[in-house]
Amino acid sequence: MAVITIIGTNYVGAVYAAAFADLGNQVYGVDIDERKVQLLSEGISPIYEPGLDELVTRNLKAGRLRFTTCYDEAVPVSEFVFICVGTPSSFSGEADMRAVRSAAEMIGKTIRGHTIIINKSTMPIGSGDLVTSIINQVKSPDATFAVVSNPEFLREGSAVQDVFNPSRIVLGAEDREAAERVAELYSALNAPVLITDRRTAEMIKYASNAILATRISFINEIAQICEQYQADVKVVAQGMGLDPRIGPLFLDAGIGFGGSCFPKDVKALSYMAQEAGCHPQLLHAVLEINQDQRRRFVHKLQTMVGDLHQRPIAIWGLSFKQDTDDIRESPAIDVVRMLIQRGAIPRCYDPAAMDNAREVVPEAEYFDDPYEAVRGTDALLVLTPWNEFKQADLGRVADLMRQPVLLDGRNLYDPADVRRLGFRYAGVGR
Ligand SMILES: NC(=O)C1=CN([C@@H]2O[C@H](COP(=O)(O)OP(=O)(O)OC[C@H]3O[C@@H](n4cnc5c(N)ncnc54)[C@H](O)[C@@H]3O)[C@@H](O)[C@H]2O)C=CC1
Ligand SMILES: O=C(O)[C@H]1O[C@H](OP(=O)(O)OP(=O)(O)OC[C@H]2O[C@@H](n3ccc(=O)[nH]c3=O)[C@H](O)[C@@H]2O)[C@H](O)[C@@H](O)[C@@H]1O
Repeated sequence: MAVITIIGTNYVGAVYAAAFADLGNQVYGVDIDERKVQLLSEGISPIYEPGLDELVTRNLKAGRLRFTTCYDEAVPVSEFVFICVGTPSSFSGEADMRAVRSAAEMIGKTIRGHTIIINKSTMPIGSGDLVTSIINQVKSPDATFAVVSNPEFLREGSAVQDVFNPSRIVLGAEDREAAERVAELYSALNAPVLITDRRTAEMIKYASNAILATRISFINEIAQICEQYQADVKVVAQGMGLDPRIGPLFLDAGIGFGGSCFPKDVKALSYMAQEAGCHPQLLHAVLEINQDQRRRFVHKLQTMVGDLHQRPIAIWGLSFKQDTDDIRESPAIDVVRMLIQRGAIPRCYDPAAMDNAREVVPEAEYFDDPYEAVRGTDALLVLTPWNEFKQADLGRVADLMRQPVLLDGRNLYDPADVRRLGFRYAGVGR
C-alpha cells in the first residue's frame, strides 16, 4: 500500500484517485475548485462518467480516499504525487502550462522526505525538465524528489473501464528506480510496461493522439470522395478494417473529432514541430479536414432544406462523443453555432450535456425529451452517437416533424431503413 496524492480531480484525476484507492492505496485528491472537492467528498462525481460515482463512494466509505483543497494536508505525507491538471490550448496552439506550473510550485513547497512526482497531464516535450526546475527553486533543502512522465490514454465515457484495463503503462524517467516504483503501483493491472526516458514518453502521448486523429481525418477525406462517387464509406471502412495491418478502429467517418484532447494535442504537437523548424504538413491537414467536416455538414443541410433563416432544426447530441457531458471542442456545438449564425432555431436534446451547452450557447432552445425537440422541425441533425439515438423510434420522429429530413452526422442508421420511413436522408460519405 502506498500513500498517493492526485493533483487535479476532474476527468482524469478523479478517476485515478478512486482507482488507486480501489487498488488498496491511501489516496488524497487535491483540487483548487472547492465545489468539486465538496461534491467528490459526498461521493458525487462532478462530471458524467459511467461508474465513477460508485467507485468514489465505495472508497470514501472504506476510508482510503479523501478530497481536499489543501496541498499541505496531502503532499507532505505522500510518496507519490500525480499531476493531473488541465493543459488546454492557448491562442497560438501551444499547450497552456499555467496550471502545471502552479501545481508544481505548490508541490515543491509542500514535499517532505523523498517524493516521486508523476506527470500524467499531457505536457509538451521537455516538461519533465520544467517541473523539475520549478520544484528545485522552491523546495526545502532536505526534500528530495524524482519526476516521472506517465502519459494517460483513457477515453472519456469509458474512463473507469480504461483505467483498470490499460493497453500499456508508459513511464519516462531519468531515474530508473523511480520509474520502477511507479510501475509497482500498476502491477495489479497486468498491463505491458514500457520504461523510457522522459522526453520519449512525452512524445509517445502526442504521437498516439495524432495518429488516432489522423485516421479520423483520413476516413473523413475518403468520405468526401465517396460522396462524389456514390460509394458508402461505412462499408469502405469495414472492408479496409478487415486487413489486420489496418484494423477496424477509429475509421468512423462523421462530423469530425472533438474533445479536450485530439484538437489541442494535434495543435500543440504542430506548434512544437514548427518551433523546432519542422514543417508538420500532415498535422495541419488533419486539423483542416476536421474543420471542413462541420462546414460541409451544414452546407449539406442547406442544400437539402434551403435557406435556414427562422427554420426550426432539431439537434440530437451536443457532447463531443457519447457517454460524456463534455462539450469541449465539440463538433456538435460548432454546428449549433453555425446554425444560429444562419438564423436557424436549433431545438437541442442531449442525454448528459445540456447544462454545459446552455452555458456556451444560451441562444439555442433545449428540451428534456428528444421527441419534443423534433416537434415541428424541418430537419433532424444527429451529431453525437449516443445509444439512445440508435434505438430511437424514427417512425414517431417522422410523424412529429414538419418535414422528415434526417442528417446523420455519425452514420448511425441504415439509410435504406430510414428512407423506408419516409425520410430524406443524408449521412457522411454515403
Ligand atoms: N480528459 C481526458 O480524457 C484525458 C486527459 N488527459 C490529459 O490529462 C490532463 C487532465 O485532463 P482533464 O481531467 O480532462 O482536465 P480538466 O481541465 O477537466 O481538469 C483539471 C482539474 O485540475 C484542477 N486544477 C487546475 N489547476 C490546479 C492546481 N494548481 N492545483 C490543483 N488542481 C488544479 C481543475 O480545477 C480541474 O478540476 C490534461 O493534460 C489532459 O490533456 C489525458 C488523457 C485523457
Ligand atoms: O488524450 C486524451 O484525452 C484521450 O483522447 C482520446 O479519447 P477521447 O477524446 O475521450 O475520445 P475518443 O473516443 O478518442 O474520441 C475522440 C473524438 O473522435 C471522434 N471519433 C472517434 C473515432 C472515430 O472513428 N471517429 C470519430 O469521429 C469522437 O466522436 C470524438 O469526437 C483518446 O482515444 C484517448 O486514448 C486519449 O487518452
